[in-house]
Amino acid sequence: MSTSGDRARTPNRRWAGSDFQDPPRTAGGVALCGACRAASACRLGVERERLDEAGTAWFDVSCPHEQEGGPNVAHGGWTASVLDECLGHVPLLNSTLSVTAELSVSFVKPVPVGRPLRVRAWVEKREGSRWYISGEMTLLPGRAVLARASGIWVTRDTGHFDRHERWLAEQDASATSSG
Ligand SMILES: CCCCCCCC(=O)SCCNC(=O)CCNC(=O)[C@H](O)C(C)(C)COP(=O)(O)OP(=O)(O)OC[C@H]1O[C@@H](n2cnc3c(N)ncnc32)[C@H](O)[C@@H]1OP(=O)(O)O
Repeated sequence: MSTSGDRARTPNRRWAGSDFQDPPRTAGGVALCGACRAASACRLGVERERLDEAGTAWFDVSCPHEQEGGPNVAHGGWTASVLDECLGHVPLLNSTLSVTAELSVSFVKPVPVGRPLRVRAWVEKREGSRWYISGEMTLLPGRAVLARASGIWVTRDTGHFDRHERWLAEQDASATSSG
């Protein structure tokens, strides 16, 4: 039986530095996170992404049917997740690794599953290592706003996840020693 500590040390969990700043992408240009690399597709349903000349990021998205909450509409957790993903890709599209520190989501209208949607995301301001990013999800065709989000992303160096693994091992060790 594996433990959480075993999983953290599994060699295929190790990423090279370039995996963070220049991650594998789909044909639609979508940067792939950990578990989506094996599937070669974004499991949240982000199908295409691009950064325009003005610095706005555009995403073609569709809510997968398995993310249905109410009848024919997305679970709110999907809406929050995909906005976290899209807004968090703005630093990545600028070759910068960051993690979400804060995220606020307004659920304006129910989000239909299996329909083409668009997410637009932009930088409001940058202060120190903090990127303040906003975005919105709209229905296609047309431009009805379904959800809005804003948050703070904090830039990290590529040692972030290794430091986390060491911290986790310390937590496990102290929990074991204290019984
Ligand atoms: C290709 C795919 C690549 C993979 C991308 C993966 C993206 C993710 O995993 S996102 C996952 C969800 N988010 C997380 O797991 C983050 C968990 N939280 C953390 O790791 C930490 O709390 C972290 C990094 C945000 C801040 O760590 P901390 O030790 O407080 O850092 P610290 O050095 O004190 O602060 C760094 C900066 O963050 C700011 N900050 C910290 N927490 C917050 C917060 N909650 N809100 C706003 N700002 C904050 C500080 O003010 C500081 O700003 P500055 O450098 O401008 O003075």
